[in-house]
Amino acid sequence: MASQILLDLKNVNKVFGNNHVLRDINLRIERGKFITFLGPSGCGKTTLLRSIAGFYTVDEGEVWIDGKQVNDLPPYKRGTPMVFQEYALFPHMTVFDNIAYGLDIQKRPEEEIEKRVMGALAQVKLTGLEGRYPHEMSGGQQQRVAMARALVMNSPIILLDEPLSNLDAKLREEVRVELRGIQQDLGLTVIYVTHDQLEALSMSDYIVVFNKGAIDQYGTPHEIYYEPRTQYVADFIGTTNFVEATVLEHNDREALVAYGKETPIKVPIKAHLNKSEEVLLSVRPESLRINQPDVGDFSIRATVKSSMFLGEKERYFLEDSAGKEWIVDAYDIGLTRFTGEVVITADVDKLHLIKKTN
Ligand SMILES: Nc1ncnc2c1ncn2[C@@H]1O[C@H](COP(=O)(O)OP(=O)(O)OP(=O)(O)O)[C@@H](O)[C@H]1O
Repeated sequence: MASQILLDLKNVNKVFGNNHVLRDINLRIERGKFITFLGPSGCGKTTLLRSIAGFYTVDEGEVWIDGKQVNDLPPYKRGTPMVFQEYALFPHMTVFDNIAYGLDIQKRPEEEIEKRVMGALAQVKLTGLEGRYPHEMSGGQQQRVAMARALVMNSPIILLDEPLSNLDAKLREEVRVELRGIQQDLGLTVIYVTHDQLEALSMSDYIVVFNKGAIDQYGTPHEIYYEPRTQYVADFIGTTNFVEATVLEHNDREALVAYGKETPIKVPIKAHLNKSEEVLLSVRPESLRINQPDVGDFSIRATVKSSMFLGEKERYFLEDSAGKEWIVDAYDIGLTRFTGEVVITADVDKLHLIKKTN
């Protein structure tokens, strides 16, 4: 039986001149999963994607695809088609010919090409449009043609580099759902590059968060959001509040931590800690409550500075006595408004402890 691991990156390093772009990347990707490479511009996502596809050779480390080491294989022998932001469709060719291109190069028999192209068109729901030219199609449809061009090669893995960034917001959302649907229906393994956190959270089975050429965290969207391993990840994914704290004592499951002038609290822990260690408590704006002192053991006195109505929630900006800013999202509070001195509270299980050394 084929191994569940389709892509295995072992200690991959890539250097451009004196720019060390990928640092000791170790990553194992399972078959049939939607994986997103997430990180800000310039952190190395595209470079890693291109190193998997074979457009770049790595300077150190090994790239394994489907049980084969492919370091020395050119792109067309790796079975890793890439779909780009700008689609890279040939404008002078019909949709059919665009999709058939890779098979033509392989000199497949005409009948087989016809069958496979029509099959790929059906998979992306474009049957009937095979005679059109790219400029006669919408951005979303062109994106699907680009996808079909990858699908037709029957490759084990498809690489997508910011494929939706040319589309407007509404269409982007639609195509996201479609793409994820195609991936799930066909059981494809997809690696998707984006700097858009929402896109990553909403589409992926797993997210790889990049920080300056290294992987800070690999986990499910929920793990990345609720249990960020580093301050960088917590900060990059959504909005969060950080509080400096000190470990007073701990066992394997929880730590008693002191923060500000408040009564120390017990917080669940995942990482190994030391006594007296300086840590950060991270708490999401939606996990905090204003003036509900009965909720939770964590509490901070603060003053409301401003607020912003965002429809489903009101976002409050507050300041505590140490001058630290807090962000709290209040949901479903109708016409209630908070002003002046308030107490913000949270359940301890909504607090996430992050080691500072990370
Ligand atoms: N062919 C190249 N030659 C030299 N430097 C390169 C090359 N490709 C990328 N780089 C550099 O490598 C670093 C990482 O770039 P990369 O494109 O992988 O980042 P990214 O995370 O994909 O960003 P973006 O979202 O902007 O594409 C950048 O500093 C970039 O300038």
